[in-house]
Amino acid sequence: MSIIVEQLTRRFSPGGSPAVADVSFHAPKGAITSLLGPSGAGKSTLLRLIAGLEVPDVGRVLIDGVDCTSLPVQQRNVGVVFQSYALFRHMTVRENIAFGLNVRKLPREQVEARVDEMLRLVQLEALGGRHPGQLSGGQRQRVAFARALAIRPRVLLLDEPFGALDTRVREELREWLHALHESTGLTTLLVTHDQQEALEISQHVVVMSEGRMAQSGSPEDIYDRPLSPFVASFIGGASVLRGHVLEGRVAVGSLALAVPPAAREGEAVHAFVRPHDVKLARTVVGGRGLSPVMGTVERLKSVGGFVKVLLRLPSGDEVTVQVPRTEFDELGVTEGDAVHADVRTATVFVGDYAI
Ligand SMILES: Nc1ncnc2c1ncn2[C@@H]1O[C@H](COP(=O)(O)OP(=O)(O)OP(=O)(O)O)[C@@H](O)[C@H]1O
Repeated sequence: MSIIVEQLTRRFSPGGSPAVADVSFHAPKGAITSLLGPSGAGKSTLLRLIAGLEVPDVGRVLIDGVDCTSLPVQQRNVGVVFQSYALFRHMTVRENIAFGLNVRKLPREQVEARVDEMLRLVQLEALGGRHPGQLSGGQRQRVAFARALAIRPRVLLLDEPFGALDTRVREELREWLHALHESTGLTTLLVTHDQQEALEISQHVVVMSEGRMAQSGSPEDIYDRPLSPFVASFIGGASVLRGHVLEGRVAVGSLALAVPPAAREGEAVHAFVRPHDVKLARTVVGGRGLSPVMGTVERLKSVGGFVKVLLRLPSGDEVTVQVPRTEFDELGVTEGDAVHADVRTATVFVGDYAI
């Protein structure tokens, strides 16, 4: 069951800027599609429009080719999981999972069998008799998944389902969701502001910014071929270097990079450099990269297995470089030292823009 969204627009106040503006995309059948973007980008509103919890001003939602735009949420047959568990506190785990089945007035034996099946699927067989207050956050969220899946939804819609959990549980549940998806094969939409989560778990990514779709494609497309400065800066934590087109090259400080097509002499450019796309060296060793530049180590920050090096370039621009700890130890630099920075790759955009 694919999800197709056509020109969806939703404005909460007349004359105000739309929360979702003219968004169209296709979430492929059987895949996990992430809706990724910063806070306020319109991700949740978009998901709610697809679920039928919001009504669009303009546009259509098609699930498996059927126009659902005017159907109420109960008739769309979608499973929804929110960040806050939204479980019924006075009901046991079993009763929570059975809720949607009882609403649909299924015979008791069928309800019991389906609840057992769901408890097995989310690996909580032993906890069916507990109340939500007696579960960990991760377990509660698995119950929320079981409840959403119990009704055999056509698609699964997830709004930051792991947002309220600590990092370790979040990572565990990410793995768990991946396995769950492999076993159910359900078309899934996942709202997240966490690029790592989106790139790791999904086969398709829709990047949102200020209510609009900034880019959609595979995680590799989004990461390797950002189409706008916004996507280049939002994904991958790139540093931005300012420069201009000079004699057929992009001059960014003392770096000379390849000119993008259609760039004119003298035009302003911005080069986006990812933290692991720069190689540091004490001396120039026939750089493999675009061209080496001298920088000063301004700040060092050790983060687990790697060190973040903040470099100040002669142009005044700053570049953050991520160096594996073993490599950093061999390099042996301290704050204030001069180093050669070999920029291996950069994404260059021409012209003025606002991120
Ligand atoms: N019910 C509402 N009434 C008025 N404005 C709303 C409502 N819901 C959302 N908005 C506004 O719409 C915009 C998009 O909000 P939305 O929650 O969809 O963004 P988001 O990308 O999901 O953000 P977050 O990651 O912080 O949840 C925001 O400016 C928000 O304030």
